[in-house]
Amino acid sequence: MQRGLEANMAATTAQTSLKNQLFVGSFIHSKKLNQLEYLHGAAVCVDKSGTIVAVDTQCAGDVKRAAATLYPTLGEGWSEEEVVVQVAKEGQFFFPGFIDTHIHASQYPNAGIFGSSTLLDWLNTYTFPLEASLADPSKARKVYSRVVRKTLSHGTTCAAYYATIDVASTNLLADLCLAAGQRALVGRVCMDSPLSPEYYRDESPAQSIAATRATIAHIARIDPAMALVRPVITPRFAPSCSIPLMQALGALAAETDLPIQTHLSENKNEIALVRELFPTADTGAADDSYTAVYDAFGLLSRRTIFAHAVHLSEAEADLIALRGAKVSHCPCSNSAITSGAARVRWLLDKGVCCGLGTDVSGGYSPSVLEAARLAALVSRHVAMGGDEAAKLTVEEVLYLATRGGAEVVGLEDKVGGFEVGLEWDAQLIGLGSVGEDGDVEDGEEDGNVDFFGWETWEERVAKWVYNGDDRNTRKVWVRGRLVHERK
Ligand SMILES: O=c1[nH]c(=O)c2nc[nH]c2[nH]1
Repeated sequence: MQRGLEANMAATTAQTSLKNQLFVGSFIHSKKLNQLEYLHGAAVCVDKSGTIVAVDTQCAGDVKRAAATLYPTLGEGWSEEEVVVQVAKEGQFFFPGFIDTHIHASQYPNAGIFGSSTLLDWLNTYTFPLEASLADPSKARKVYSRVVRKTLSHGTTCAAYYATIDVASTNLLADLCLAAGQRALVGRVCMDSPLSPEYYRDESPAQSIAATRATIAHIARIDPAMALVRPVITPRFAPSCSIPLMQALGALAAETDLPIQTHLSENKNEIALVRELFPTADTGAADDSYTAVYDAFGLLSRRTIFAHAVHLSEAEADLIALRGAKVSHCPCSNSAITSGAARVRWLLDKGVCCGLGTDVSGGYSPSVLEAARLAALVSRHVAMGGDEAAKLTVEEVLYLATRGGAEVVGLEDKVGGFEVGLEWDAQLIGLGSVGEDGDVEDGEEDGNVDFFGWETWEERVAKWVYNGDDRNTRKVWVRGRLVHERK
């Protein structure tokens, strides 16, 4: 509780002490699924609350001109002396912050450790022991501090986190996100099934619900307006939950209107297990599909984030579209633990909203840029299977990483682009910069992207997607607050 208050005070102080800000240079963001908008020589004004209040595309990158045009329209607090100015150098650009729609913060120490396992043996061998060990508060603090810092350094301004079943350390994760200034959905994991190990499971449905309520109450205390951190109801996945727990979680979702996150149709053995554990005679589901099980318990709604969704039937995808539920595509994890290749184009064509998830540590990388790159590659494997239209473009994977992700986590009215009214969740990307003499000043020695200076903007963005990493993420802001700077 005390630490929660400390986190709250730290974040609040940082937010209220912000100054008005002017950002000038090149801005790139998604307009729609297959279209990036390039605004060069533009200016964006961000007020003290972190909200974009003006966008000017006529200033030709001239700070004085932007100030002369914009400040008089914005009133008090907007003068040369009062405003903090950030200019992107030639070759750099502002891009919306990434949204990781599925990441297990508690599994971060295992990133890269998965051997040749597949989902069900991976959970028992690698995952449950690590998650259980985070009931140790000092270990939890170390792991959660590290994962928040690391994801911010990769430009992740918002993450939908799974923690563990332990309430104290789950609450600590929420505190740490708030203190670091990262937007987050934080889920206390629910799992009471006897299939889960005895050392790591909820005692009963009632205890699972009480523990979930404790985390919801904690987050309501530390961030009452849910300006940065919000709780998310988190049934681990159907096989981890008893029927009474699934019913109780559906009732909790209806009562609170909170978002829900869980796993769906990741692995073929998992799907067979669901069929065995949840016969329609017991659930009253419309059919024996995995998706229908969640639907039967009120866990399939507009506020549901399904991770994976690899092996869906036509009818399941149609039901997801009908209910308006969202999909977190996790190409790194789906490849690493050999779950399968999700058909993202097929989902998009059905009107299912999709974003990207790193799914650490089924996925080995905490980088959403890596997830975007792998989404492009996995889509090519789907194409090689016969569906040429499946290929995702650079524009499309960047849409999934930003606007799509924002919709998946229910924040499309707050983040994802650079329109007036949205909040300034952004990254400054540098592939290298061009000096006044036209020479590249950095680039070769500062990251993996070899920048020559003559690339078109479309080529620069493609080089970033396919070769970039956190070395290109020079600065990161959330709600206008600088939360990461690469030294
Ligand atoms: O990729 C995954 N990671 C997990 O932790 C998990 N739990 C259930 N199903 C899961 N899938």
